[in-house]
Amino acid sequence: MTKILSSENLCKYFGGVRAVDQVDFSVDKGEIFGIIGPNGAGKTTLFNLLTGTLGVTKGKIYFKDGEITNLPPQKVTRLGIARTFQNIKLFEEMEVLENVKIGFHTQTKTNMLDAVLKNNKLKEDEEKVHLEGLKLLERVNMLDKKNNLAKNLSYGDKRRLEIARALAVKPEILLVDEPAAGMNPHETDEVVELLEQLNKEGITVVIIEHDMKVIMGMCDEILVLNNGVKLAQGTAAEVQKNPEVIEAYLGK
Ligand SMILES: Nc1ncnc2c1ncn2[C@@H]1O[C@H](COP(=O)(O)OP(=O)(O)OP(=O)(O)O)[C@@H](O)[C@H]1O
Repeated sequence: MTKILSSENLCKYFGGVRAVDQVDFSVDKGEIFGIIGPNGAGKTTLFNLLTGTLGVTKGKIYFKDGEITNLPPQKVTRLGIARTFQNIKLFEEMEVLENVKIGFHTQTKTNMLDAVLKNNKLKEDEEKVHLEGLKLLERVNMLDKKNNLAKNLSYGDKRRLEIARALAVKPEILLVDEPAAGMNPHETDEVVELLEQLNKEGITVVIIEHDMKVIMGMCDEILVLNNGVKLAQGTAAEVQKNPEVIEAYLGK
């Protein structure tokens, strides 16, 4: 198996809070990799470190053969790492297709805004971006909603639109932060199906999720965090029988 994303002794401290503490993990190319842990375990902080949204306190991050520690988010994205956020970040007053098109420019919040403001740049490759945008909507099964305003979409559709936008940069690896949060079972099934389909198409998926059914059902490997510390990394069966993991979830 080829390693695609990994960390060594990764730490992020906020004053006295050790949000991520000496974490070593590694994701193999082509797998669906889950990150779980109780509230405040450090999962989102870990995503923020991996994507350059937060600087590391200590430690290293590697993507394929190179080190990416502390690279700015746009560079990380350009290398092939895309993400979605725990709180959906869409332009609510814009149409679905426009929201996807913005993804071709970049994914960070400021740069997305830039893309909206400097619309001239967007127009340069308008035709190409338009066609690519339609293709992405087709991929997430939302072509029929291309002209809807984002704010009128169902929760499940908003999540899938976010994923479509993240795909615009043709990522090798997609990080999704709680994609099933707040979804009904039907919407959850749809997003799981989409992530599995993208994985089959060759994208490595890293998913933070509280829904254990989702995690245990779809992940090849799972990293368990608790209070910033890694408790375990292994298959669903392995982590489920790990005594430290059981204790963290159920208490003594
Ligand atoms: N910007 C920040 N400043 C100070 N403390 C922070 C900051 N971001 C996160 N923390 C703290 O770091 C710890 C880990 O938080 P994080 O959001 O990464 O956990 P999580 O596992 O994603 O939690 P949840 O499942 O609730 O989303 C928490 O104690 C949190 O309060």
